[in-house]
Amino acid sequence: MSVDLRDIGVTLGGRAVLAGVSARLTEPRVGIVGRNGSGKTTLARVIAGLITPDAGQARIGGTDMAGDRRAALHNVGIIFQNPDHQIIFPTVLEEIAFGLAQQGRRAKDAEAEARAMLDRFGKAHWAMAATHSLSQGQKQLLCLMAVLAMQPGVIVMDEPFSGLDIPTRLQLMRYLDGIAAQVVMVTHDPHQLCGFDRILWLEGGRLIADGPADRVLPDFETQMHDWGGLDDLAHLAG
Ligand SMILES: Nc1ncnc2c1ncn2[C@@H]1O[C@H](COP(=O)(O)OP(=O)(O)OP(=O)(O)O)[C@@H](O)[C@H]1O
Repeated sequence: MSVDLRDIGVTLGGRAVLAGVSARLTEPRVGIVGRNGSGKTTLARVIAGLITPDAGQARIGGTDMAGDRRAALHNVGIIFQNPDHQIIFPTVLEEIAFGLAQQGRRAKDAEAEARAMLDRFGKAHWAMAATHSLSQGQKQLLCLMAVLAMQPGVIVMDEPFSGLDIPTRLQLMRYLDGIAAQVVMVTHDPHQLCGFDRILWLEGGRLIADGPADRVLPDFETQMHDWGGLDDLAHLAG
């Protein structure tokens, strides 16, 4: 899979939130970093086909995300920061089976595949569990399983681990390691991008760096600490 961003521009409330963002992403693990308000979530939503850019085009595997909703749903899985915004069904099994049914599986097949996914993560005993009874970390794992079951080529994650304790975050990151799909992850925490192949750094809606993690992340961290040391709040994003 590849994500092809061509001169993306997004204007919200009369303000350019993204401008001139171009990148062709073919690497398995891509991180998007930047300060609060730099446009990371907006870019993630453009990649996922949830926002149609005012300028330019986002293509995944050659498909225009804004133009072909069905293909978009098939190609991209999305994981947000708050799993409560994502989970809609009362039981774990229903939650995972839903996406499969949406993709056209018969109910019985969708359920069998959902059970197979639970098995793969050693969570067969969760099938009938009430989704509202799961912890935040368990809910995030459920979202991950539901997305993986649909076998998307690309998974877009927007701050998927914030709010989780360190062991839960490390466990979920390990689950990610074994995933074949391309992962595009938004975070302001460079430590969550350990082992990533490529980093896009957004500042004020523009790409100010784009390259290998071992080059971009140290610069990003240094700059964040420099800005953090300033007392002049005029330097705050937004
Ligand atoms: N619907 C909207 N109308 C007007 N402005 C918006 C809207 N949504 C986002 N913005 C603005 O766009 C800018 C980028 O927002 P975005 O959420 O993409 O940033 P972010 O880098 O993900 O920030 P954070 O790290 O704080 O989540 C911000 O200044 C935000 O206030």
